[in-house]
Amino acid sequence: MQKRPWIGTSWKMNKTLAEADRFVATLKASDYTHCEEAQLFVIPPFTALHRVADALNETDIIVGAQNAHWKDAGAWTGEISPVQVKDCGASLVEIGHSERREHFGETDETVGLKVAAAVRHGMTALVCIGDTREEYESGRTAEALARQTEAAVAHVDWSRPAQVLIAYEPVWSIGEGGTPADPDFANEQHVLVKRLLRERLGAALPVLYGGSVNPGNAVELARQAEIDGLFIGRSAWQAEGYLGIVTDVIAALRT
Ligand SMILES: O=C(CO)[C@H](O)COP(=O)(O)O
Repeated sequence: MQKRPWIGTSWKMNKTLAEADRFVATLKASDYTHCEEAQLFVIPPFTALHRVADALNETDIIVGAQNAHWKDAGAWTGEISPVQVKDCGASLVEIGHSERREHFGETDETVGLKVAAAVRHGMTALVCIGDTREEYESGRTAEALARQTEAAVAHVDWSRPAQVLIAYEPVWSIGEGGTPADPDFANEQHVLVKRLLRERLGAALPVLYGGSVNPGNAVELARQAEIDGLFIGRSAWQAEGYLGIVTDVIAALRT
């Protein structure tokens, strides 16, 4: 059976409202507002979340938040709760991106709490895990992924319906100066993560790849047996770039 990949982008700390509007307008004018061959998702910054979710409401494109706290409300100045992002129209929450782990004190424990909270509110949790360059170069990728995978699912109440996606994003592959992971290497890490999940939960979860995905490597990555989708940064920040990758991947998976 042909796979239906997740293909999405986080805008990180980019785009004014006018720029968000332009991206969404291009998306809405495309052939992909209702797409059976891929699950599209867009993760704007909080400032544009309500507006983008509203604008894409009638489409099949999922809109997510880049983070959400584990508490529903309270004295947590500067934080945004899962109740609030859901209220803005988000149905997905990205959790544990390496930039948050590195710069904002996100830990395996807070990631686990946030995943459980997002799921408790009926949203999909998209959890980023990944090895640092130091872990990669010293052969400790598997150890890092095992630790982060276990923490990501540790607090979820699995007796209830829960949608959790994992994004394998090697830290050394992300952003300017990042090296895209070799597709075979990425696939092997996805095999490992899925094995851990099967042992832990009795079933694997979808695992997406992220880190310097671009028009030149997207198809080969998406073709890997255990890569269930692509999580794209810079190459998808212009709607035309995003739609170009979506078009190429869908066409390649048909053949
Ligand atoms: O989060 C990411 C995808 O949205 C990830 O950090 C990859 O970013 P990129 O290297 O700019 O594609």
